[in-house]
Amino acid sequence: MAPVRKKTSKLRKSPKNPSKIQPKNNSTSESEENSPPPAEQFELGDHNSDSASELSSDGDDPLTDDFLQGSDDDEEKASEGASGSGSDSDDDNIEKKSIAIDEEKAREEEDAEAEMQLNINQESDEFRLPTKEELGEEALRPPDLSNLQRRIKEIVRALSNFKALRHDGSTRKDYVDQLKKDICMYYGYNEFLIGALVEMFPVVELMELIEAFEKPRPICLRTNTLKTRRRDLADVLINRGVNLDPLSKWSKVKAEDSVLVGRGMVYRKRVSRTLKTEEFYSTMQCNSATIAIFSRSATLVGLVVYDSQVPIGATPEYMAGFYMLQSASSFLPVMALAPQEKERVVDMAAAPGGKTTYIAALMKNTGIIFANEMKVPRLKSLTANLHRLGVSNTVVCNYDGKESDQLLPNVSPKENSVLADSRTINLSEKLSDPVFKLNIHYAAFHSQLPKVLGVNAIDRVLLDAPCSGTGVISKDESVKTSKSLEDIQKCAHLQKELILAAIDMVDANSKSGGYIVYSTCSIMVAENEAVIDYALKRRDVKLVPCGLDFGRPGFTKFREQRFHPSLEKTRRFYPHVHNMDGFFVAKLKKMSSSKPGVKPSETAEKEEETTTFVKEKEIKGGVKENGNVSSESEFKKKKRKFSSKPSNGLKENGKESSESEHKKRKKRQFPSKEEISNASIFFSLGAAISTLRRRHESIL
Ligand SMILES: C[S@@+](CC[C@H](N)C(=O)[O-])C[C@H]1O[C@@H](n2cnc3c(N)ncnc32)[C@H](O)[C@@H]1O
Repeated sequence: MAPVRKKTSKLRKSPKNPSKIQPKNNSTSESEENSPPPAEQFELGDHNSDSASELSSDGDDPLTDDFLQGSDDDEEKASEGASGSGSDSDDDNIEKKSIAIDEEKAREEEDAEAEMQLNINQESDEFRLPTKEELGEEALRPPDLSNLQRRIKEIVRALSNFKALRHDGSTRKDYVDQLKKDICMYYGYNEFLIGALVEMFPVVELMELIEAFEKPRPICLRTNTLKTRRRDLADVLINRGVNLDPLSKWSKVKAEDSVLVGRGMVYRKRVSRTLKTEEFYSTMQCNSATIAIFSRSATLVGLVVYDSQVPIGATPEYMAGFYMLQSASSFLPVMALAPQEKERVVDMAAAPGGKTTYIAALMKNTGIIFANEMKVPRLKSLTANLHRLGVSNTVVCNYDGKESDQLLPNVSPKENSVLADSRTINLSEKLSDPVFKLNIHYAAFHSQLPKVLGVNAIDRVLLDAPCSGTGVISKDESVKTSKSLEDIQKCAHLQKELILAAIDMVDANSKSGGYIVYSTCSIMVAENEAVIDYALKRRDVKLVPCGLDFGRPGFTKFREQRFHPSLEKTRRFYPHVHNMDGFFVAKLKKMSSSKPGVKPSETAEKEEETTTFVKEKEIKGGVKENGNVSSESEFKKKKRKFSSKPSNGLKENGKESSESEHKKRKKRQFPSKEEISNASIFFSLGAAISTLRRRHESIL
């Protein structure tokens, strides 16, 4: 492809207002809209890969950065041509050229100045909000999308420089209210969600986020290192006619820079390193499946698919379990968990198993993973993926992850009492089912996972919690309209119950572990920082770095809420910043099994009802109505005083005495790692065995 060179003068053009919103699906204007980047920055619009030729003929070809050097040569040749080959002398020539260059430069500067002045004048035009009457008339007509889009742009512009651009008589709130209405109408959100997002982001960034939600995220593959190596997989795919384009490490891209690679489109935004021309060209010129490899470490092996004409979820390699299709963000919690070989690991909410299979690969199929999923229909995909990827260290469980004392209403008392009546059975002998031959167990009776596995029994727990999904709008548009405040509260409530249960299962004295990773694909503070803050107050855990070298720090303050300062160690990921689904990751280290000031069977709901909590509220003093702590250390001091009466082996400071802790551990013994690794298939199912068979068969 012969690249078209952009004139140097064009690159020097003064910046237009970067806050201007890109028109929806406008693929040509981005490079125009933004300021000319420094030599090593790119600013590209969305482009379909098969429109590569269009790009080459476009005067605004965003690839021009690569040809800045070339344009100098052209100018030289041109001026040589003008002066002719028989000029007076070389010195004269040089002087003429120099004058011409100076004049050209002066002209460009004048142009740039004039344009900047024009921009300033345009921008100082204040924007007037529509009157009630105008809005009334507008409501009677079908929505005028271009008008809405223009108004959104104008309001964002006005809000970004409110002092200068506000219209007399209108408040900031008036502008924000109109903006929310217009966004709801134009992008199809409900008022609740837009209200929540407006509270989280400045308007310019809000628009970037909303626009990013309109575009698909890259499809990623994870090489299954239990079956193959990245290089081998790449070779096989190349042989199938797949273009492989190795990108540099994702981690090299700074937090605020984005490598944006999407299906049928590629664009870069404020990338602080120069892309090699060949690297970029091979990206743009692809005409079949093009795959870019990114790898953050020796253990993470990922492939980004951004333009595929082959069904990437149905290749022989896929069927053979050489790779798993999963979003880039779903690598993160497992990387943070960092499971070690021979450990005891729980994946509390596992289906369809993207993260379980990654954990198994990192553990090289050693130790044991309890992959739990509460919803029976989802066990099918979980089991199928474990099989396909050759995972053999995993027990699939079907329990409620919570620690609630309440039995599930749809489960018979018989099923719930199964554990009490259980015996150990060698399933490999009893069952000829290949599932069990592969060491994948399936316990199909309802109970609570923490009760089955016991307390202090696990080295690491991953809680990839059920959530509102507000980070994955580009995958599931229904989230725009289906979520309400009540939904978020319900999710947060369940998440609080699950995180306490997760912590309780972990052995604080684990030699290699003692960690809990909490993640969601929600960007709501109530489902993320607030849940972690809740756990920090109720269990002896501390936040530790996630070990991820990018992502934004979690909130320590959000509106009137104040969280523990260590919340800064959590990580947030956004589509407009990291080109990943909206995601949250936190890593906790369990310090001891004490539960400061709370009952062991506490659930979020119960706690609010118990007198303990009422008393706690009374003693908080400095704690506001909404639960914010004005002085946390003061609160802790008061709380310690309140729970100073030692009971049930609790020390004055609320920590268990080592004696009672020791007794407890003795009472509930978990098999050693060696026992687990060497064990053939044993599973306590007892009277549930026939139920298990039936349910298992129906699932398969
Ligand atoms: C975010 S998804 C998990 C995705 C999975 N970790 C993966 O990477 O493939 C959350 C899962 O939690 C399950 N779930 C919901 N409530 C649960 C509960 N009380 N206990 C255990 N799992 C639950 C949901 O059915 C859902 O499959």
